[in-house]
Amino acid sequence: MTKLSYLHEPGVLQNLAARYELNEIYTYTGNILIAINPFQRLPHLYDTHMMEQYKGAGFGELSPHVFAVADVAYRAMINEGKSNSILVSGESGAGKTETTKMLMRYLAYLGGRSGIEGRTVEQQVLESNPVLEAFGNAKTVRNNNSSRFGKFVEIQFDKSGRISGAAIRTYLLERSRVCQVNSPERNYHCFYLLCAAPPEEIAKYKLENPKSFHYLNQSDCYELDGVDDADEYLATRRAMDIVGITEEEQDAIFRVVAAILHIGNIDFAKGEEIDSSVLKDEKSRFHLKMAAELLMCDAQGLEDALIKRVMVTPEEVITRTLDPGSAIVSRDGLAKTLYSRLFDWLVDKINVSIGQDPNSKSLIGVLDIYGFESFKCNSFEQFCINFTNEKLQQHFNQHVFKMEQEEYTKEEINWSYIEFVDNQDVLDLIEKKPGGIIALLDEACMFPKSTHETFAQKLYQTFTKNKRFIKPKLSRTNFTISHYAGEVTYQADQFLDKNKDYVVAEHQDLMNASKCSFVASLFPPLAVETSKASKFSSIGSRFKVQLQSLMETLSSTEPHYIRCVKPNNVLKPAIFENSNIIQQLRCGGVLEAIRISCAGYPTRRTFYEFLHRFSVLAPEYLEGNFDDKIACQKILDKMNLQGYQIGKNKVFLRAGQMAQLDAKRADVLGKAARTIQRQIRTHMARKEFIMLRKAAIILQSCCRGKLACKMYEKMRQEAAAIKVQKNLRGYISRNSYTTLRSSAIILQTGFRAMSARNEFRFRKQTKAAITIQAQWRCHRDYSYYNDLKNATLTYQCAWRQRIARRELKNSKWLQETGALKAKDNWKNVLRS
Ligand SMILES: Nc1ncnc2c1ncn2[C@@H]1O[C@H](COP(=O)(O)OP(=O)(O)OP(=O)(O)O)[C@@H](O)[C@H]1O
Repeated sequence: MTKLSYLHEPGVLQNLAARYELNEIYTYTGNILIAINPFQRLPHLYDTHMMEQYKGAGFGELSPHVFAVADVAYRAMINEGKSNSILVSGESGAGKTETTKMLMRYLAYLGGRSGIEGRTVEQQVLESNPVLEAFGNAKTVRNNNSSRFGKFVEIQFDKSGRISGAAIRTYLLERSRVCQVNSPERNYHCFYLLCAAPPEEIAKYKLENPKSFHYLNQSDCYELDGVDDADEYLATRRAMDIVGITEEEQDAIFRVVAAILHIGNIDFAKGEEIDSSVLKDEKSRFHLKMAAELLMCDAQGLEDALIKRVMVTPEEVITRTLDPGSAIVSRDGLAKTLYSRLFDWLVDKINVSIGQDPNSKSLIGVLDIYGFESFKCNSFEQFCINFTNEKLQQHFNQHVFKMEQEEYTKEEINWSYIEFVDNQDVLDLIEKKPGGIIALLDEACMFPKSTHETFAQKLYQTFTKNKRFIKPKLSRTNFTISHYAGEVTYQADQFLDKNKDYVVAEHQDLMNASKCSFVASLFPPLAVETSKASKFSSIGSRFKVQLQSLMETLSSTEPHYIRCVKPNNVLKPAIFENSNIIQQLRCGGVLEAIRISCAGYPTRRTFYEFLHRFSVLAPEYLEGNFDDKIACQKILDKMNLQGYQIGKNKVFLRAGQMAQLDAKRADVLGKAARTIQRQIRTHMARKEFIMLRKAAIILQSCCRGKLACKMYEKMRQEAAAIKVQKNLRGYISRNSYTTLRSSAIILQTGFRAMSARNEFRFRKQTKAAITIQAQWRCHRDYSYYNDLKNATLTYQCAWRQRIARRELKNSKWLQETGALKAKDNWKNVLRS
């Protein structure tokens, strides 16, 4: 918000609306966190990953978040050793309780102990929520799970920042709700949870449908959307286990709750005597019996305690009867006292179980207190609630405005005054002693003849001129107070009754005599002096004292503010009602806070603190014997910061300048740390290196001796093996050569023999063939010759025959001359 260029209501509203549309429900205005109720689960915003992100992150580094506020508070506590508080405020249904739960979850995450057996403090603190909600929350018009009590949870831390204890302080439980509830609201959740318990429990407590109980059926709302009372009952039981409430105690607690429901169903009729009453019918008798049984007290005693009063005067003991109307008041009184004592017991028990750390020096307190209320009918509860809110508003004012500006004036820095609405006058009107409304109310309560009318008249007379007090024109008992958040008209009718807190002696005695030790312990015997003294004790005054003590606690802490805003009255997501929201921002002083954050100096440090923290940025100015103020100025100038102011004792920084300085400081320290780390690491590494080297050398020499032996042996063996191999190979090759050669020779011989044989055979065959051929040829030639011869012979014969014939023929002719010649011719023929 402080970065907006145009800082006016529409701009602020527009910014919030735009962010809300994107489900960015958190926005910073300076150091104040505005949280707009999303009315829908946004689990990604709260998971462990988110917590890891915010752990140790600078404020403003990440998106605005409730975890960031818790982280700042935690870091401030650790670094400065100072207690911190986170004040969560806003109207009913704005999301205070949810925000508180997230804060506690985150603080448990930061300061929780892991790996511890049993229930840890943080677990018990977290689990106390469902128990307190079951007994202290109810559905109202404005919120389905409205806290009907205020709560301040103090988480204690040890020196190392671990959670070491916790305490829960509660404020002003709305007692009247136990007996009176209007549509569409509900009574406290626990009544409905018990009616939805498993059947055996219902039977044990003789319960029925919630519609049958007077304390529940005055409203026609019995169920909550999206809530299963049966499941919630079991969850509450489990949570009770975790916070250390034993099984027997749980049984007694639910017996008391059931008894209250039965008490509510006891009705009265007029008795025979004047101003007396009797139980109305059998049904009433049954419920009376049941209530007595559950509370383990005498049924007749209970009846008497409801309809009779014993007055002890110096002369005698007088028993007085009550008319039916008074009997009902008496009955409701008992129910309310039982319930509020039960609630207080639960808170005490949770505190005892969680345990406190008396040695704790620092704590973080988280305040979740009912928001400002303004209904059609506003009674004493709204008066107290709005008184609380006025107180908180003043604390806020004091912190953000008053102290701021007073400080500027005191420190004499240049500063133009910012106007703000101071509500001290409203507080004076309510709590001033004497003369404030509470004081007048107490007076009226102690004066027996007072009525609400006389009380109202007294108010009108006393405050005629008070501009914060208005008398409505047409009313005789109403009065209006102009609160910081608007005008609220209160009905004075029940102020007197509601302010009186005393337990009727008969009720006290009866309960104290209960056979159930739990019930008896809720009504411890009164000290003699107290019982003799005035029975009246003012709830208003007691509450005022409680608030005073709360304010003192808060004043001793560094406050952080979370303003919860309810975006619409229909309790639905994504609806942003401008006028509704701007009203809440105005009432919460958010707009003025923005102005002051921008215009003012939100961070300031004494010179000593400043130098202590930032002298690392310019150590030369510390050594140079400068005055502290000048040294601060020189450091700031060196860092090029502008707009800051130096007062008489303090340095005043503009928004964001502290972060700049811190970032630079972190840088310098980081560098220094890195140098130190480097040196140390070098030193350590060197040391280790030398040691290792020595050891390595020793090892190496040992190893090498052994290794050399081994290697020599190995080499020897290898050489021998090679030799053997060589020999073997020689032998093998020689062998194989011989074998091969002999087999080759054999083969060759064989082959040659075979060849020779073959050749021989061939030759023989050839020879035979030739012989055959020759023979055949001879034969052929012979036969041919024969043939030829034969032919020749034949021819010769023929020839000779012819010749012979011829010769014969010629013989005669040749006989003498040619015989010899023919013979020669013949020889020639033969030769050819
Ligand atoms: N951060 C959130 N995320 C989701 N839902 C939320 C958140 N804050 C509030 N709500 C819703 O709004 C409802 C009302 O919130 P819550 O009970 O915290 O209001 P309250 O300010 O404590 O009211 P009262 O003063 O009446 O006790 C819750 O029941 C829940 O449904």
